[in-house]
Amino acid sequence: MSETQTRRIKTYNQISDKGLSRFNSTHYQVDPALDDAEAILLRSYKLQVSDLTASVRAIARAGAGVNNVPLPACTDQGIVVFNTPGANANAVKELVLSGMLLASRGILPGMRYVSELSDMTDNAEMSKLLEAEKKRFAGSELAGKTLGVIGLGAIGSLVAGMAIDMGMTVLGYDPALSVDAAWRLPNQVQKIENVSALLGNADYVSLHLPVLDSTRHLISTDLVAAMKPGLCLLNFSRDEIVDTDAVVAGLDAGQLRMYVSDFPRHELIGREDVILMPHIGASTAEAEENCAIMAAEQLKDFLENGNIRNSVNYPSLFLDRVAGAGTGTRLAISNKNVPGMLGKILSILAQQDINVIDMINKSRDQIAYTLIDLASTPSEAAIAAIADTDDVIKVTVL
Ligand SMILES: NC(=O)c1ccc[n+]([C@@H]2O[C@H](COP(=O)([O-])OP(=O)(O)OC[C@H]3O[C@@H](n4cnc5c(N)ncnc54)[C@H](O)[C@@H]3O)[C@@H](O)[C@H]2O)c1
Ligand SMILES: O=C(O)CC[C@@H](O)C(=O)O
Repeated sequence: MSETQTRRIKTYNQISDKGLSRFNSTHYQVDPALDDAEAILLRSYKLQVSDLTASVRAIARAGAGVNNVPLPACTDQGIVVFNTPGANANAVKELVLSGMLLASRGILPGMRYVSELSDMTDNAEMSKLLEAEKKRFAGSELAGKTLGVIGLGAIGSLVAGMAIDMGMTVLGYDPALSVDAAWRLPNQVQKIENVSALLGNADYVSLHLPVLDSTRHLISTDLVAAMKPGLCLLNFSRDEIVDTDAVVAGLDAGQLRMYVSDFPRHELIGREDVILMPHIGASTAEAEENCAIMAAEQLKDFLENGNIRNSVNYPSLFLDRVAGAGTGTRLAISNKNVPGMLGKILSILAQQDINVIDMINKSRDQIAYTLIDLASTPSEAAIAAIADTDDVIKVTVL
């Protein structure tokens, strides 16, 4: 980055200072009011296509789910979208445990009952009453029960491990499990190939998968009917994964004993058999810091060097800056993933007699991305010629 260049980052939502402090104020302007930002840093704000101004090159989601970012439009416009896999997984795991405990013991009704006794001044009388009444708040233990985990990624694998430590049997379902995630999974998890079989054999089921076209309303009327009667469903993933009407019908019919969700819906509020939280799965100081730091570092490395780590729409790619490469320039080029592009780009540089020092090119689905280190700085006309080449989406000089 040149000494005079200031990078502009627009923030949405409250982002932890620990992450924001990664942006040195000499080189970065970080401000929620910017309208010509190069990058966007956000949490759950629902970004619209109209927020993707021409200046935007990257979006970092300080969190896991990217369903609040219009991904197809970003990819079409050459905007690299990052998330922070695993950075808030422990926070969610701990809240899942509290959800399971709240659903298995009479904690909430018991607390409500006690809070209604504030007028009772005789403590001996109160103790006598509580001993007589506490049978109404008895529950059951988690040890010895079966937990089904749907989605065995960063959060699902931690939840599975925690349940094993609590003495539970764990069934897991994940048709898209990555090799890395499979390595992380405790070997006591019994892999189930069919989601109905998991639902039919579990006492608790926890959802830990992204919302995608293929997972929207995954928990449908048919799957509620396939559940073991009395099952407790926990949803710390996303509202859209569950068909709320099917859940309400399942609760009314007693097929479902309890629904615990981080995503309140009007139809669910006020029910004794539903426990709702205000999307606080990742709301711990530690998770907010981890996500903000990871998002900020990924964004910085992209804006300064063009490197890509943990993108959800671009390939991962890293090119070392060659020390002492003189007046060299780095080009970052996004283009459609079609044949012949590299040849066209390199021939424009060759026509200018510019030597390539180092280069890396990778593709992902319909996008290809290239970093090229050059021995000298190309003219503005050469950059414009590359940018004007058919199927080139974005060219940045770094
Ligand atoms: N409540 C919160 O505050 C909070 C916090 C973090 C994440 N989340 C949600 O949890 C989700 C999971 O987070 P993560 O960090 O574990 O993500 P992850 O990418 O590490 O894991 C997701 C897993 O889901 C699996 N999967 C995909 N499609 C599936 C399907 N049809 N059936 C079963 N599994 C499927 C993937 O293969 C992957 O292993 C996020 O996408 C986000 O929506 C919520
Ligand atoms: O930022 C948050 O508070 C929520 C994040 C969470 O939903 C995620 O997907 O990581």
